[in-house]
Amino acid sequence: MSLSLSFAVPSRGVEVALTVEAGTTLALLGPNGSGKSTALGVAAGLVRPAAGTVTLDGRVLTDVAAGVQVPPHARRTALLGQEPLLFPHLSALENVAFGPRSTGASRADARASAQEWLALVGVGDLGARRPAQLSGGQAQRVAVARALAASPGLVLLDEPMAALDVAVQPALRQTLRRVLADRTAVVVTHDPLDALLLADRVVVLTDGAVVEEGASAEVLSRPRSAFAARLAGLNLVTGALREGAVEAPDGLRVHGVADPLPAEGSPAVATFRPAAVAVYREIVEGSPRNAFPVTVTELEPLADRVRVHAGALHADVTVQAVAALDLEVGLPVVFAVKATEVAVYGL
Ligand SMILES: Nc1ncnc2c1ncn2[C@@H]1O[C@H](COP(=O)(O)OP(=O)(O)OP(=O)(O)O)[C@@H](O)[C@H]1O
Repeated sequence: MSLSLSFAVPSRGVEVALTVEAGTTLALLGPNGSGKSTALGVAAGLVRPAAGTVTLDGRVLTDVAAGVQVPPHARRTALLGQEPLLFPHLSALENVAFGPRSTGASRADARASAQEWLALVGVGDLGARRPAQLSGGQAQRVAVARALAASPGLVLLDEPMAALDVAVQPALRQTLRRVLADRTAVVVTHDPLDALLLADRVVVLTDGAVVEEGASAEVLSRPRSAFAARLAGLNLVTGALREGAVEAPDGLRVHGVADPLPAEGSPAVATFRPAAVAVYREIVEGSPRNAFPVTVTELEPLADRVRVHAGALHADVTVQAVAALDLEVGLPVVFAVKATEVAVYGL
């Protein structure tokens, strides 16, 4: 179902218009207080705008001028927050069966579908547990299953991984990627990887307004707004997987670590931190690293280091290194990064 959202909440200084095509995921990025949660709240019917409309697949959910405000439970939207809000006195299975039950499914059908959803998000064996007996990551998976079991037309996720250990985030991200495919969804996130891996498009909010929007890989690799640029501090090479490396259209090849390895020829992205990049004046022979001959395009002073830009790639080095290498704009150098420092994902 396609979403169209256009609203103003002047008391919060937020005025936003955005659309999400049916079956696609939009990532909503922006600094704290920029209006991301407000936008989700308006879509979910939890925040009443002073002006505007919300339509889902042509169905009017909010139309301030016409006095329409469909209540949250009747919108066919599912909102998933940072904390999994499960009923503490129900088992995981009963939590998930709650949605189908309340829309008229028989007890047996609701339980069967709940069990399928639990299995789909990777906790099929935990149905009998109460929320207090689940880890944070497990509980969030149950919450995802519960949200989807209600067959929502729109899934809204407010930083779904923010409250989880960094160690369990990749697995949940993969699960979300799987279950969100072909669904209409909006995900609020601070993590560029979420934007890249979960979302087709990105909208960047700043001070309550849209400042940038576009295809995820596009916005993150060529950010125009200051926020997107800061977010995209990560090096990002998009292309296709060829012979074990991500090959960009310009021929650049990046080896990295992938789990799972994307299929040969399929779209893929390699990401690595600027701090993982070493800068040399020439190629170091016999080193097992990725080595990219590049030209310095900008030297950007950061708090305690210098960010060396070379087109779309950047390396963070010490001030001493800049001096020792005699770095300056226009100088040809080599960026080197170990394959173990590079994460490769299918797109
Ligand atoms: N319940 C509320 N009542 C009044 N003002 C609010 C309320 N919630 C948020 N605001 C204000 O609305 C503006 C937008 O906040 P919002 O929570 O939508 O931003 P956000 O982008 O989601 O931020 P964060 O990343 O910190 O969650 C901020 O100025 C905030 O102070």
